Parts: sequence; structure tokens; C-alpha cells
Amino acid sequence: MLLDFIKKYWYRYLTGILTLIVVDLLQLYIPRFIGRVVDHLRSEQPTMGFVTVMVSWIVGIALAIAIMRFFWRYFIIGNARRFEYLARKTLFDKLLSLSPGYFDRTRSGDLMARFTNDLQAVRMALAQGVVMTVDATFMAIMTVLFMGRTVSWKLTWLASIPLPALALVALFFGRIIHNRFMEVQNQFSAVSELTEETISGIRIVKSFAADEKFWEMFRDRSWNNYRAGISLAKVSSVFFPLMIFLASLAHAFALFFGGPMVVRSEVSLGEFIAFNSYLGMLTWPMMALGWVLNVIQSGRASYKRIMQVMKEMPQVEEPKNPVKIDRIETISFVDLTYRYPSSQRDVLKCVSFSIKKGEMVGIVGTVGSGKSTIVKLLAKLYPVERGKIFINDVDINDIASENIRSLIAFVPQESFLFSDQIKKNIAFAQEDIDMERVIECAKLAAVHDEIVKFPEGYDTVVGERGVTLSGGQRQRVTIARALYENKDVLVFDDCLSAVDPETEEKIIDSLRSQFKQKTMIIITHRLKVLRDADLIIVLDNGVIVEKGTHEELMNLDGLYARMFKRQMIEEELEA
Ligand SMILES: Nc1ncnc2c1ncn2[C@@H]1O[C@H](COP(=O)(O)OP(=O)(O)OP(=O)(O)O)[C@@H](O)[C@H]1O
Repeated sequence: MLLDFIKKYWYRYLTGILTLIVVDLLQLYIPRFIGRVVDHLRSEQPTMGFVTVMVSWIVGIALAIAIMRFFWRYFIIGNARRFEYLARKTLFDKLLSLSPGYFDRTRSGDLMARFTNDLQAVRMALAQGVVMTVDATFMAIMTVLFMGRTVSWKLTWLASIPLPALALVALFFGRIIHNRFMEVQNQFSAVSELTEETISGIRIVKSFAADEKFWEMFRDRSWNNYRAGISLAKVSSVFFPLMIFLASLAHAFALFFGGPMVVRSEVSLGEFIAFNSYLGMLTWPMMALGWVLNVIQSGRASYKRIMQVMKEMPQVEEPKNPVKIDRIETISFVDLTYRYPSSQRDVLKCVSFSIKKGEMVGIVGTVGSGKSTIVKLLAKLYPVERGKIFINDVDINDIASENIRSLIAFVPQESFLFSDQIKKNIAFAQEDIDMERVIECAKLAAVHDEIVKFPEGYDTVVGERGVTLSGGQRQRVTIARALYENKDVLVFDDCLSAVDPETEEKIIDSLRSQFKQKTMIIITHRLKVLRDADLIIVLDNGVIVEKGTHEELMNLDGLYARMFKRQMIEEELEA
């Protein structure tokens, strides 16, 4: 990714670096002109004319430096920002392309860190890292050359004696400061992670009366953050005075050896003043050394972490020559045995059944028996071997995921709403909102009456995770969202659990009568809803133990019949 970027935008870096070098060179002329002014003022007949010319040069150079600084910043820092922008886009694109399996095993906090801290570290390496490297190397060489050639080589070497120590101290402390800085960052992340989780889970924290425990966790993490900050401050407060001391030592050496040279007229006073300015310029690259190495190292480590995500391949491979389907006429599962990539056991065993267009199929069973897995595999959210799932007799591996998902409306168990208006949540991912259709879908999902009671109606903005809506309202809004696009197959994965049984029945019945042509796959724990289903699949521990219509299964008097009777008794007791 970085190489491609540099190949494409190398000329910007080159322009920036060349401008930076010119700025550095120009900077070196200022002490020289000041020195010449001093020498001229000490000459027999100083004239204002000469001083004016020199001052004009100094002002001219300062102006040129100011203008050129803008350009190197624009080209180098701007380029690094451009890389950050492009890399962030590419990374986001990559995340969208990855299968859910990747997100099952990756913490979202970790992914967020790659979007924030890691990208920032790479940008720093590409901006400040590049600037400092060029600046420090070029400045150090050129300053030494200027000091030696324009003043005195002897004085240059003598005054430079403390400089290697300066570089060594900078390297040594640079590493410690970097490590402590990283620790501060980590501790800060721990505090913000806990704060964020506490805020989003505040209802659970309160209902479990866990305030005290969370308060203690927060106090400990905050304390660690404070301790890390203090330990960084301690090392910084030793580092900077030490650097200033060593830099002053170089000036003391210059004075000690240079003073007598001025007295002996080996070096003029003006040259000596210029020499001291150069020395000041030289200490900066030495100090920058430790810092720049760390910036580049962190940038490299972060770049590797970003590339780990970039190299990740979607688990579900897309067919090279996909078969295009426009409608879903039949769906068949043939002897499907399935194990999640991250799991050690089969969650589905020899599952076979077929669905025809317009049928309503219910999937029921014990908890964790594999009901959701069946529909997730149908939506191609996880890879499945060939010859197991067919749509219109075409293996789903030969159909593009996008094609399948454009025909199947899938309502998952967790109802997630975006922090946006209700109407936008329903007409999700659509540019133009068809309000009539939004209302029609909300009516079908039996949530319209409640939406219009909100002060802003369909314009109501739902809070983060839809906190202003009840669980049941959220579920019904997600159903309305699934209906909006008018797809061939509706899959409801236990998505009405927070709605009362009557409303669930009402919704299913009205959908059934409204969309006779639509195929419906309903996973539910409330068996009453499925009394009119064309087929009910009963799963237990990944195996289809029974299948048939409600009457057939009741006559069988097996697991389904037992579950149904129990629910009827429970309902009567509640009534
Ligand atoms: N992404 C996953 N990786 C590994 N194992 C998984 C994954 N998702 C589900 N499982 C496991 O697969 C089994 C079946 O899960 P599934 O969600 O299909 O069951 P379910 O019948 O829908 O359950 P419930 O009624 O509780 O919703 C469970 O044991 C579950 O732990």
C-alpha cells in the first residue's frame, strides 16, 4: 500500500524534500551575514550602506524561508495526510469486504485502534519522520561544513566534543520516553474503553447494582493512567535539562577554545558569533535523532498492524464467473454438515430440506441447535462447501454474495439501529426516501402507530443504538427496514422476541396475506406463530429431528408437540 502510494506521489515528496534542503541551506547564511555585519561594525570605517545591504539580505532570506516553509509543509505533511486519508478509506473498504467470521475473532476496540492510533503513527512517520530525517542529516552535515569552511576546522572539532554525548543521551532517553509515552497511550485507551462501555451499558450496570465495582475499576485505571503520565513527566524532566546542559557544554567549549583564537586574531569576532549560532543549529539534529528513530519505528510497527488487516482475505470466496439469478424460485439444503471455521464441532449435521417460492417455513428447536446458522449460511455470511446449498438448483458458491443478498431480506436477532432518523433507518442505504413506502412498511411491521406518536414522527432521531425506542419498537423498525426493499425472500431470525405474542402473530399474518408470492423463513421460539406454515423444521443439537406441518408434527407427538403443549399451558397460566 505504502509503496504504491510513493510510486504514485513520489514527485510531491521530492519537491518537499528539495524545498526543505533549500530552506536549511538558506538558514545557514543568516549567521554568516550577521557575522559579517559585526566584523564590518568593528572595522575602521563602518558604513550604514553595508549594514543596510546585509540587513536587506537577512530580511530577504527570512522571507524566502517563510514562503518555502509553507511549500515543504504542504508537500511533505500534506502528502502524509493524503496517505492517511487514502489508507483509511482502503482499510474501511477492506473491512466491508471481510466476512463476519473475521469480526467474530477480532475485537472491535482493536480494529478501532488501527483506524486511529496506528494510522496516526504512520502519518507521523511519513510527515515528521521524513522531515526530521532529512533535516537532521542534511543540517548536521551542512552545519559542520559551514563551521569548518567559513570559521575554523580546529574550533569545529573542539566545540563538537560534547555532541556525540548529546546524540547518545538523545538515543538512550528517546527509547525510554517512547516506551513511557506508549504506556500513557495504553492506559488512556483502557480508561476510555471502560468509560465508553460503562456509558453504553449503564442500564445493565445500574440494574445489577454494579456502580461500586465499576467505580473501583475506573479509579484503578485512572490511577494507572496518572502514574504512567507522572513517570513520563519524570523522565522528560531529566532529559530536557540534560540536553540543555550538554548543549551549553558545547558552547562553553566553543568559548573556552574560541575566545583565545579571537584574541589571537585566528578567527574574527563576527565569525565567532556566527560559529556560536551554527553550534546552536547543530545541537538540534542531535536532539532530534532519538525522537526521529522512535517515530519511524512506531510508524513501521503500526504499518505492519494495518497490513495485517489488509492481507486478510474474505472467508467467503466470490465465484470467478458468477451465475446471475433474478428471482428465487427454490432453496434446497442437501445433507449439510457444518462447522464454523473457528470451532471444533459440527453445529449442523446432515441437514436436508427444500423451500419453494411463496412458502412459509418455520425453523424451531432447542437453544443453540443451529437455527441461525442455517439462515446465515444461506445468506453466504460464512463459507460453505460445494453441493450443500442450492438456489434455483444453482450451488450458492456459484452465485455472487451480493446477488443473493439483493434477493433475501435478512432480519438478524440483534436489532441494530443507526443514530439517525427513523425514516432513514427504514429506507436504509437508499439515496431517495419513498415516504409512502416507509409508512407502508412501518404499518406492516405494526410500528407505524407508535412512530407517529413521537413528537417528530418519522423524523425522530434514534439515539445511539436506538435508546429512545423500546426493544420491541426497535425490532419492528428493523423489520420495516427489511420490507422496504421488496426482496423475494424474508428471513426473520427470532427478531420478534421483544414483541408480545399477539403482535408477533399479527405481523406474521399480515405479511403472509400481503405478500403471497414471498417466501418466508421464520425462526422463532413461539410456535403458535407457525400454525399456518407450509413446513416446520425442528432442530435439536444440529440435527433435524422432525419436519412437517403443524398438524403432522402434533400427530407425531414428539419434541415439537411437547414444546407446543408446554407453551399453550404457559399461555393459559399467564392469562
Ligand atoms: N460465529 C460462530 N463461531 C463459532 N461457533 C458459533 C458461531 N455462531 C454460533 N456458533 C455456535 O453454533 C451453535 C449454533 O448456534 P446458532 O446461533 O445457530 O443456534 P440457534 O439455534 O440459533 O440458537 P438460539 O436459539 O440461542 O438463537 C451454538 O453452539 C453456537 O455456540
